[in-house]
Amino acid sequence: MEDSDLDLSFTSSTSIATTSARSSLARSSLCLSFNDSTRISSVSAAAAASSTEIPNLHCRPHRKSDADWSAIRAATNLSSDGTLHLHHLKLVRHVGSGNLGRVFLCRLRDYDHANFALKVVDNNLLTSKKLAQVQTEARILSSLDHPFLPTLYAHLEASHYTCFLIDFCPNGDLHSLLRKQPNYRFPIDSVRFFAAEVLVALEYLHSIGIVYRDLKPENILIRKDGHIMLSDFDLCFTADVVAKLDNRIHNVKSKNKSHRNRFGFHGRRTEEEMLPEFVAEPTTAFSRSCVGTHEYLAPELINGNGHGAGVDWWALGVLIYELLYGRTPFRGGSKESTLRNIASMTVRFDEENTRGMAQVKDLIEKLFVKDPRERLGCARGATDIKRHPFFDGVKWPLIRMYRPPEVPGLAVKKSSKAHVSHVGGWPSYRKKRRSLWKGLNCILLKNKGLNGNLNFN
Ligand SMILES: Nc1ncnc2c1ncn2[C@@H]1O[C@H](COP(=O)(O)OP(=O)(O)OP(=O)(O)O)[C@@H](O)[C@H]1O
Repeated sequence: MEDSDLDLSFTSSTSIATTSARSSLARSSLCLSFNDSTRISSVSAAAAASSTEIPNLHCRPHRKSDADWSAIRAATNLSSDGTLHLHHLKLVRHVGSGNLGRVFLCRLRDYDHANFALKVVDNNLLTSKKLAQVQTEARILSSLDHPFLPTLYAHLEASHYTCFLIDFCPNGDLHSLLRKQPNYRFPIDSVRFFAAEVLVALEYLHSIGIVYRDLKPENILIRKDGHIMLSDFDLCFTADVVAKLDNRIHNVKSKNKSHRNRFGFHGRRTEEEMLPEFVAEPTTAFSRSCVGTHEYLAPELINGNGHGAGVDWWALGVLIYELLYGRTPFRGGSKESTLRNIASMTVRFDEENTRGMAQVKDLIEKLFVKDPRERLGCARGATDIKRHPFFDGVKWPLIRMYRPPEVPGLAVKKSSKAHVSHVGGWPSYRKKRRSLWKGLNCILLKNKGLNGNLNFN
């Protein structure tokens, strides 16, 4: 699909599938290479071509006792060669198609209480550029270990298929959820919840040197417990990052005895205290490739002079705005005019004075500073954004324990221990799904070189 209304022939990602499940609602990511040093280091051919591979089960500390991991471990232990193969999996249904491949809900044959998502990429259908994107995604996925990011349970290479086995998110994506809200708008507390979780996920990515570059509601999936999972890592680039502890002055209540203030009341003094803060932002990250989704592109991405991790903080501003107002702030009549607006327009807000609006507007304005050197987050990363008054009261270390917002379309069952999901349907996908299953089933079954069976229930 060519984005015909753009100069410079920005090439939109095309769907390899007959129809994308996200169809007309989807905003495709673009990928325009300026032919110079992005720091994407390509995965070695050998690594990408490994037959079946499962990442080290012990290198995922936060999921060590997770039931899904236990199921994988059990299946792997039973396998004759100690590795997971496609024939250990059964495909349950097709959940969607994207730029690079198709995604299926699947289960382990012998332990079918755990759901997984299997992303299947047919390498034969990919251009060399897209193949490089698959390799980037493989490399990034294998390095992640965070509750708001996918766990890669297995990376399987079979014939000309590359398959990634990751967590399944039954609550769909944030874009679909937004469309289910009155006037396509979330209440401000829900915006804070999603923005805070995305911020924490980006903070983790940046701290391991990954610049995400494709933040948008379509790429934010909702797990069964109602918390988020960022997906799609094919447009990331990586850079070096050196974590450091910065000292910062905080105002703290004095531990000393109370004193009488000038109104005669007893109170505690506030004192200034130097506290160390963790800062890990790839401040020297640099790439010139223009990638991302038009409405979410930062000005420095458009002018092509090079960009760094600040593009993710700009995109966080666009995301917060979209969740708040149901539309992105710079969208024009064409993709070209959207880009012009991003480069020159100042953000405008609707007149509203409800609780928290002043703070959220201030945060958005600070993320929309066109010069990345002056933008909130660009010097000290997420640490600075977390301190913004919009997030006052958020207990960051406990963020996983927050109850997800109760909004239409998000069904999270409550239990004494954890939130258990209600597997909501994606009604609009249902019609297409059946024919796409059949299509892929035929292709896969016809393929004699495929290592193992991919059967549908
Ligand atoms: N882990 C998952 N659980 C549930 N659904 C998923 C999961 N991963 C992807 N999907 C859904 O499958 C579809 C395709 O996703 P995929 O990640 O393959 O996109 P993609 O090929 O990277 O697309 P693009 O690069 O165009 O954004 C989307 O509708 C997405 O919401």
